[in-house]
Amino acid sequence: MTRHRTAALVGNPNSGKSALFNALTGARQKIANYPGVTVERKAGRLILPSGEPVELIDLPGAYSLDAASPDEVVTEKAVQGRLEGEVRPEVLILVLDAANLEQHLVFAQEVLELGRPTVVALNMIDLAERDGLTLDSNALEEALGVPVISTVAVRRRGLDELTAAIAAAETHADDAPNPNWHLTLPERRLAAKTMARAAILSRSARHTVANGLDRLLLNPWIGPLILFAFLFVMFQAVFAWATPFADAIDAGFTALSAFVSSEMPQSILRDFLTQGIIAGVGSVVVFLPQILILFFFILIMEASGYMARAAFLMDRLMAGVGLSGKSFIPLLSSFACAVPGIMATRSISDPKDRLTTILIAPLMTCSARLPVYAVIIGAFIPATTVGPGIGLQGLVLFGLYVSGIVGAMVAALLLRGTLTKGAASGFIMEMPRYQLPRLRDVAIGLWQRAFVFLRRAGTIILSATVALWILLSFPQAQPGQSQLDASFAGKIADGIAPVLKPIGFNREIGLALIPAMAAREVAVSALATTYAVDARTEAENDRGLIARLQASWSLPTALAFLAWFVFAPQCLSTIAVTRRETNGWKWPAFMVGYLFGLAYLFAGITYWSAIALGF
Ligand SMILES: Nc1nc2c(ncn2[C@@H]2O[C@H](COP(=O)(O)OP(=O)(O)OP(=O)(O)O)[C@@H](O)[C@H]2O)c(=O)[nH]1
Ligand SMILES: [Mg+2]
Repeated sequence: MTRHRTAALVGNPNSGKSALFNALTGARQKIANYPGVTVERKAGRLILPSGEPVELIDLPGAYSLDAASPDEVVTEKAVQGRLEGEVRPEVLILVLDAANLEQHLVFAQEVLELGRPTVVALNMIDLAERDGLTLDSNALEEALGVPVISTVAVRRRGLDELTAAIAAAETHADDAPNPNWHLTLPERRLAAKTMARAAILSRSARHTVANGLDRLLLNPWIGPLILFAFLFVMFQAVFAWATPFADAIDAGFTALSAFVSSEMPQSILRDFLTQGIIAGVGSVVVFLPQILILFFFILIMEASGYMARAAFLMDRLMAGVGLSGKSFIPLLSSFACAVPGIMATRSISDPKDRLTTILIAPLMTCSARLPVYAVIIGAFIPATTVGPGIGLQGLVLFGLYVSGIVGAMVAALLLRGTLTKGAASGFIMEMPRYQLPRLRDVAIGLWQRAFVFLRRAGTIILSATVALWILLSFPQAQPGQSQLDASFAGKIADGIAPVLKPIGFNREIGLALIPAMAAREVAVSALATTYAVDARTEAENDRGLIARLQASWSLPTALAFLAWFVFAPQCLSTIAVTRRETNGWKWPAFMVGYLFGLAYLFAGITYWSAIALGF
């Protein structure tokens, strides 16, 4: 008889559950140094010393089994076997942060009260040692009544002992200890204090560096300045560092296009390859270096422990618009992509706080906007400096990010006064310890981002661009007629042109915005393909997208296009995840409506102001 063996990782947020999960199963779950990283259950396979497989489940961190936020609900249900289609895990692996023992022992008692086979992973022993703590795992074992194994998940220390203990816990399932304490929270706190005291053999104060750093980084005046400076450098770097790499990729695609053109006879297939695939997809892939630079900064923030500090700093500002610092982390994650950002809101317990955060998350500038911004900035904003080390292009990019943030704050303020009425709830989040980001983790993180981006380019961006190319290429133009005028796509563009004309958008933009509903980067590949198909001369064909934009767009149009993308909800995945997280179409419909409204309004304001200013 084969038994379905399962074990689940439980513990406070940021105790290293996902790091252990990855180490034990070889998975690549996201780990980061702030509470609330994992918001869904994830399963993987662990092999016991006997060779038997066990299904290992990684769960969101929790402070209590009496769940407050949606991610804690997942943990509560999973532990009790109430998650749909899921058996109750036979063994619980309770992960404790050795350097935060007292806090983590509060939840630990609640888990142990369940009386289920449990193994404790006393994780982050290395950090406890760094902080000058010497721990006695035997004393803890005695106090808790279950096996305690010291581990360092990120250095794979103690893993064999842990798997052995998991195997043993399963065999001895029947005579598992059942202390049945049933204490109240204050009683548990007291018990945690006593147990932690007994387990800590010696403590030498070595908190000076972290304390000094916190005094600086969390200072109400200097802290925000440092955060602002950090973000500023990030956007400067996106332009300043990327150029050589982007140029190399661009040269690669140009050479490829030239090669295909010279080797293949003139045919519809050749046009498809050069105009549809190389010009279209290539125009987006060029932005890979910029995206990786952005993620490099985000990864450093996440791994070092600065992310939670930034959330703390932003709490006051967020409270001003009726949100809390808790919303800051989902919003900052939305700089990468609104989809994980919206999922990260599951760690917010107040439903109205959470809904408001979901509705404004798409205003954070996701990395899919970066190619759109970068191509327009590259074409219309001169690469000059406006001060020592301050490039104008990076400054404009920074301004676009700030516009999104300001838009989000104003939207939150209005929403909190009307549809999601309510007062700001307080902010409580533990500050994780500072860690030097591990090079390997950063490298893996960047590789994963590169993979995600290239996969998008090869799937959603490629197919949207190919579909557009087909609409652009048929029917074929009569001599003297432009291909765009003759094509199906041209007819569609003519249909929407009147709507977009008042905000300064030309026909090509209107055409690009439709497939860009699938993903924002498609706006770039669509423009590249449209101009490539519509090139009337060889010379025009050889000029890149940037040159074509410069030749056919006015500056007010370009600026209006940027303003549009600050607001427009051009992303089907975001709409889909909003539907899933709010359980219905009402809120995604509202979100799409208000964001398109803002996009139209601000593109128009930008266009007419630019004209009035004589640009
Ligand atoms: N030095 C050290 N760092 C660790 C250890 N285990 C995990 N970490 C780091 O601690 C941070 C938190 O780890 P995660 O695995 O994301 O924690 P989690 O318990 O899954 O957190 P949530 O998903 O938010 O509940 C990450 O930055 C890890 O790199 C350890 O044993 N030693
Ligand atoms: Mg986790």
